[in-house]
Amino acid sequence: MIGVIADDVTGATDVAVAFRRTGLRCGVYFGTPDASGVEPGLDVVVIALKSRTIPAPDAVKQSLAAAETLQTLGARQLFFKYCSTFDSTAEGNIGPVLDALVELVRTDAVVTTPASPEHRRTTFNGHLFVNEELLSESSMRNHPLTPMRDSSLTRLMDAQSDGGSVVIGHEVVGRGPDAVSSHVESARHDARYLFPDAATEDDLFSIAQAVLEEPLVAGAAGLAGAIGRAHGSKSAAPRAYERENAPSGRAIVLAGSCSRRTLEQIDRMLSALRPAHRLDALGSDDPESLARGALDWYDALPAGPAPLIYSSLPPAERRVVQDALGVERSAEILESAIALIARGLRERGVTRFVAAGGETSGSLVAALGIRGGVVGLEAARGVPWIRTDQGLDVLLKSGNFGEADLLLTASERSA
Ligand SMILES: Nc1ncnc2c1ncn2[C@@H]1O[C@H](COP(=O)(O)OP(=O)(O)O)[C@@H](O)[C@H]1O
Ligand SMILES: O=C(O)[C@@H](O)C(=O)COP(=O)(O)O
Repeated sequence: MIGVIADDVTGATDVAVAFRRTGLRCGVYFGTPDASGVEPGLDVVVIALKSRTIPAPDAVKQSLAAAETLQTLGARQLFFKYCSTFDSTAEGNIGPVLDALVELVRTDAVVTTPASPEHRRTTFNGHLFVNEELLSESSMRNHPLTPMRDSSLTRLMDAQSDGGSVVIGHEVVGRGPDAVSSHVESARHDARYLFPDAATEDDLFSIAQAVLEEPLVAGAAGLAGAIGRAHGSKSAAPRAYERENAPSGRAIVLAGSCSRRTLEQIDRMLSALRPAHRLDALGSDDPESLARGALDWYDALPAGPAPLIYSSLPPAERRVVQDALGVERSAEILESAIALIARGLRERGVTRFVAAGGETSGSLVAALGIRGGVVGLEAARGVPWIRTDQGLDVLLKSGNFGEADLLLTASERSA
């Protein structure tokens, strides 16, 4: 069994569907479950945390608890899923969590790459490219919580971890799995974190074949899918896990992501004249009053297409909010408001929740007390529907994923 610790919930569903596509049986749990509550016989168990932006010691503690549960369940390999845009700060949390996992599994090196060509994340000479732009020049430089202003993976990692990191260049990866294996064997004496370049699925497949026996690997959905393929031949075809029909219950779209793609998706909803309500933290910094306002607005809507409740703003306008209230506090206010709204909407009969943003989705999952779910159809690459343990359908959309019409189509009456 492969045990995955994901540092946010959208990342968890992304990595789960990457494994599931290759035919592996995959369960997703939100928060660390009791080992006794985990379905037996799974090939992959994904534990979704909300640890990307919390203080590093808390992220380490939660990740170790998840890892120990996965070990109890029989995980042969641990996979730490971080974001394909390496979302983190100089304090963490990718480095501190990996340092702790290295100690736990008693390994000396971790092969790791955020490359995920299916999401147009590639690496070359140890630099990360997002949609063909350097990470530091991409829209990620304006992320509200983890602005990424450097593209060098070794520099980013060295700032937040112990043990040093090195690049395994494309000239090695391009020679195939044996070349990667032998390079890993020599490089592991020099540094703890090894970043192989990967620009294509073939590169990732070579890397995956070289790391199948490693006790700990880390990266994004690209490496996960490649590891799944490398195991895949041994496994049966996808099972009853895949629900045949897209969900059709009463829907809501809740967006807190300020990522460029989400802003486009919101524009698309507004252009389609979907009812929309914006949460304005400058108008009120009290989550309860923001939530009450949103729910009163919802209650007054005539029957019609699924509405949108959002706090998302483009960078300049968002900075005004953050300057007035503080980065953490504004996020806290808006995430708490979304949590209260999600609860209120469930009481009103909503069963289909489309959430945009990793932190935002994490608040929603916690507020609704969702503990686990089954991976269903992909509404977009890396964005599967999840049928939760309580019978809700949730689409947890990473800020930057999905076509421009995703929020619109996922919330259609017969979607
Ligand atoms: N108008 C706003 N002002 C300040 N912060 C905001 C605003 N809208 C959303 N946020 C915060 O920005 C963060 C966006 O992160 P997240 O939900 O993970 O989206 P993404 O998936 O794009 O990273 C959340 O913590 C959210 O509460
Ligand atoms: O790897 C990725 O890009 C995603 O799986 C992911 O982690 C997304 O995070 P958010 O953009 O914060 O949703």
